[in-house]
Formats: sequence, structure tokens, C-alpha cells
Amino acid sequence: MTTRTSWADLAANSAAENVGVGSSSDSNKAAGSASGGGRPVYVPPHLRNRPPSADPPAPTSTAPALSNDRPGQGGPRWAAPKNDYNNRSGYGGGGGGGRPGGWGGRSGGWDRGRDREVNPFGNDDDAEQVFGEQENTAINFDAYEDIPVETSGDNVPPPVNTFAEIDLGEALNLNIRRCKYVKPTPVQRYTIPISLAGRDLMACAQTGSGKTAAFCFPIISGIMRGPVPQKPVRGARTVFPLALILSPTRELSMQIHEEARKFSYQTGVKVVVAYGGAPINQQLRELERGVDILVATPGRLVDLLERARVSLQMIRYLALDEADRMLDMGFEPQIRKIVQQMDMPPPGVRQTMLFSATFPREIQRLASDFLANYIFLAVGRVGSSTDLIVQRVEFVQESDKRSHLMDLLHAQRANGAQGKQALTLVFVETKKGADSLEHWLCMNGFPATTIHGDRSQQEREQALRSFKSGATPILVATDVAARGLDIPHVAHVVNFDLPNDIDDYVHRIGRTGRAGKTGLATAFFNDNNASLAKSLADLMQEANQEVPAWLTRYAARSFGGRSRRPGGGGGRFGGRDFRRDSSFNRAGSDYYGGGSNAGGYGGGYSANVASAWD
Ligand SMILES: Nc1ncnc2c1ncn2[C@@H]1O[C@H](COP(=O)(O)OP(=O)(O)OP(=O)(O)O)[C@@H](O)[C@H]1O
Repeated sequence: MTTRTSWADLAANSAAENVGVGSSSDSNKAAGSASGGGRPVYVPPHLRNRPPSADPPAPTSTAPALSNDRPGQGGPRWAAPKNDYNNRSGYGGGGGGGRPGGWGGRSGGWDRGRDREVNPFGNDDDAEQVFGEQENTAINFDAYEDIPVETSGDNVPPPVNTFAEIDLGEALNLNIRRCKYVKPTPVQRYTIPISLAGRDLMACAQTGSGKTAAFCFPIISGIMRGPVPQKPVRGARTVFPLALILSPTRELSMQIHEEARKFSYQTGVKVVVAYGGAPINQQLRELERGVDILVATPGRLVDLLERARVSLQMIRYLALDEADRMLDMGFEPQIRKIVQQMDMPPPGVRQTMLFSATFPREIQRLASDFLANYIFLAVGRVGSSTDLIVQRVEFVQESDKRSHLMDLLHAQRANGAQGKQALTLVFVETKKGADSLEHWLCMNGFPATTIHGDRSQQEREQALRSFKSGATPILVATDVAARGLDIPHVAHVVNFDLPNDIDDYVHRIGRTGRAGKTGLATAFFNDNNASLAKSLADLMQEANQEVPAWLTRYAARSFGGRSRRPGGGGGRFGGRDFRRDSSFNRAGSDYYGGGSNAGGYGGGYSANVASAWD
């Protein structure tokens, strides 16, 4: 199926729409869990959300308190049976959207658990009050009007327009309100029903468009309503998470963990993070308290698996954030080990979701090994940048870069941007280059800090904190900060050194212009970047940016790099599922000119042609 959608309908409905949460007064009456005294005992989500005593006890209520690693008795949770589009067997993939009655009388909080769970929202938890303020801060949905959406695969569940249409459960809905999310972003509109239907998914959507929630919501909801897991026999200290979210950097894993903790607050679903560079013992202790969702970087996870402290045997949900990065040459062996060579259930048994803003075709091909009968979704062009980011490219010789940067920063200051704590992120190629530029900036009166792989984890985290708070409004970074980081108020991204790969450029500039806000990206280009000229010019053109004439001339001359539009094709178009390529689907006709180009990106195709795949 192929769907093209204008976001105008969203904008039109915006005033009337709300998240689907009724009055909270009728809900927060549930009993929780937690045994008293001494070391906290992990209690599974279904017990933590127990309804008041008038309600029937859960079948497992006599079981000892336990985690997922918990020796559960099996047996159903209270939720209604899931609406399973593909009849996945054995593992609950979550319920379908809009189903009546799924959350019945057990919605809401779990008072007994409240005492122990730290409020991740850092306020007094008055969701109603927060809700009243949200119009000021919520996403600008008009920015998403007319964005093309492509889906392909069998029986694609229809998108939703509001959170109210999705049966995520009262407690999660309440958290959505606390996050001030008024309605789903385009990628959320499509992916949440797909994931709730239990389908595997490869999803491509622009930076800053809300992919984190898109995979977190269905996972949390699915765990809440899924069957009670039975603990396999294993070492006493082995834990058995139900969901695994992998990301390529420590900071991104930490961020996903923070987000997931907000979304799962008082749902009874426990989220734990494990990443390298930090003491493993603390992470082990945290895991021992119980874990439903494990957010991890691959290296640290392999360590935990080899120590037999984590087993993947019970995994129902696998999400790879920045999936193309996770499957490129650097990470692929580790990912294969984790996903294919340990004890994780195979595709078709577990549910797998891959997300990124970029998905080169060769990576899509690799990724398909991890998926079963999956749906491909592209919101906007695969690998495109959002129009929210104003992109500028300036010709700057190597020797002039510093003074040029200084000019930009002075101009920013003069315009008052720094006074408002606007943040500037400067990307450089090397760790040494980062240190040296940071030093030079500080010497010249511009408070800066740096993040790169040679700094200790503590230093990295401190740098990020200092940048986020505005204490040091300039962060000089290598690509370690290029992906996923969601830092409010980054107003300007400077590519002091351009990357070699256009996808890296897309992720870097995506640190600004997020969640409907606008941003500025400036790149310093010179002869050393000639191989990027064509893909950069194409990208800018697609994003309706002004392409300097000199860059067009470079692009015409350049033979290197990956062209973004090998099949020609102009205008705006959606993404491309590699399964549509003639080389993949040899039996079919080649509807799509340019599809077999080795450049890694499919060409453009019209709505009519695309609809032939419905
Ligand atoms: N429905 C929503 N309404 C309002 N804000 C939202 C909504 N969904 C997500 N956001 C906010 O949008 C911002 C960007 O979201 P997120 O970090 O998930 O983007 P992303 O698509 O993963 O970006 P990247 O490709 O850079 O990783 C976050 O601050 C998030 O809180």
C-alpha cells in the first residue's frame, strides 16, 4: 500500500484535538506493588497497576514479587486480546488502536509505587496544570504540511490523527500530556498503529520529528498489556528484559532512557540504561532491581551478555535507533552478535523496529535480515533534511576557517542571539581539531566546551550539561554528537569541517530545527569537500534552499560522492523502499527508473507509479 498525505488535515483539526485522556480523577486509584523494607523488590508491571481491591485479583498475584526476570506464572494480563494484524504467535505485540475496552478499570496510576518512583518530569506532577501551558511550547504542526508519506508492505494499518484514537492506556496517555504532546507527529501517526498491530517496521523520518516516542509508546503499551512473562531457568542474577532499544552513542542511550522514563512513569514498566564508559557495577545493581526495557549501547550490552547478567531470551521488542548507523561497518558485527548469535527470539517471534532519518539502500538490504514481513515507512524523502533548517554554504579556505567562524559568532552576538542563550554546535573532523578549536575560542572570549571520543565519559557528560544549560553556549564536537541528540535551543549548527558522507551532514544539521522549530546551519566548503558537492547541492535543492552558483558548478564537475537522485526526478517525493528495486524484485517490471543505481539512494518516483505497489 502506498499512502500520500497532506498534513493540512492535521492543522485543520488542531484546535479541536486533544490527547486521549479523560479526567484523571477516575483513574488514580490503582494499587501498586513494592514490598516494604530493605532492598527494593522489583514488581512486574501487571502487579504494579493492579486495580483496587474491589477488582478481581490478577491470576499471578500469589506469585512472589519479581521482575521480568521474574518467575511469573504466565496467564493473561487484564488487557483485552490484541488486534494482531499478522497473527504473530507466542508474544504479545500490543493491542490495536481504537479498540474499546482494552484498558477498562485498571487505568491510571499505582499509588503504592508512587512513593518510590522519582518523578522524571521534575515538577509537582500536576498533569492538568501542565496541559494548560502546552499550547505555548508544543510542536508547530504547520511545519509538516504537505510532507509526503510513503508506506509499503502488506496490510498496512491506517494512520491515526490523534492520540485519542489510539488505545495506549490511561497511564501512558497521562504521561503524553505531561510531555505536552498535543497530537502525534507525522511519524508517530503512522508508526504507532503499525507497531501496536505487532508489525515489524523500517521507518525513515526527518531529524527532530519525534521518532523516539514513535518506538517507545508501542513498546511501553505492549508490555503493559502483554502476557505475564515466565522466567526461564537461568543464573539467579540473570535478568530478562522484554524490550531492547539499541543506539550508537552513550549520550543518545542516556537521552532515550530519560525520555522512556517519562513515558513510562507510573505505568509500572521499568526502564534501565547500560552504556560504556560508566561503572558497570552501578548498572548491574540497577538491572538487578528489575528491567522491562533495556536501553543500551552495543559494546556494553555484549559485555553484559557475556557475563550472563542479561539474557535476551524474553525479548518481545527490538528497536534500533539510528538503525543505518547501527548496521554500518563499524557496528554491524556487534549487532549481528547481539541479535543473531545470542538467545534473542528470531524475527517473526520478536517484533523489530528500525528507525533513522537516513537509510541508504545497501543498509536497508542488510537490515531486512532482522525483520519479518515488515512495513517500510518514509515520512518525507529518505535522507532528506527538513525545510525548517535554513542551510547556508560558504566557500572558506582552510586557513580562513577560524576567522570566519569568529565573524559568525560576533554577528550572532550582535543580533542578540547569545543573550537569549541560543546555542551553537560546531562540528569538526578530528578529536584534536575539536580540542584545539575549543581552546582558541575560549582564548578569544567565546565560552566553549567540547565532546569527542578521547574525553572521559564524565567529561563528555559534563560538557553536554554545560552546553545544554547555556553556561558554555558553544559546543565543538566530532560526529559523536551528530546523531539523535535533542538539545533545545540549538539555534545554529556550523559544519566547520564538512563530513565525507551526506547522511552525516543530514544528521549533524538535524541538531537544530527540531520539533517544528526553525534553525540555521552553516557549512564551510572548500576544495577538500569537492566530492560532497553534488549530494550537498541536491539535498539543498530538495529542501528548497538557495544553492550558490559556485556550488552548482562544483557539483557539475564532481564525480565522487553519492548522488541523491540518481534517477533524476525532481520536485518533492517520499522515500524509497529498497524492495521496490528491480534488482530485488526481479520477477516484476522495473517501474522505477534509476532504481538499480549503486549510489545508495533510489530515484524519485511519482505518486502514480508508487501506487502500483498498493
Ligand atoms: N507529539 C509531539 N508533540 C510535541 N513534541 C514532540 C512530539 N513528539 C516528539 N516531540 C518532541 O520533539 C523533539 C524531537 O523528538 P526526537 O528526539 O524523538 O526526534 P527524532 O526524530 O528521534 O530525531 P533524530 O533523527 O535527530 O534522532 C523532542 O524534544 C520531543 O520531545
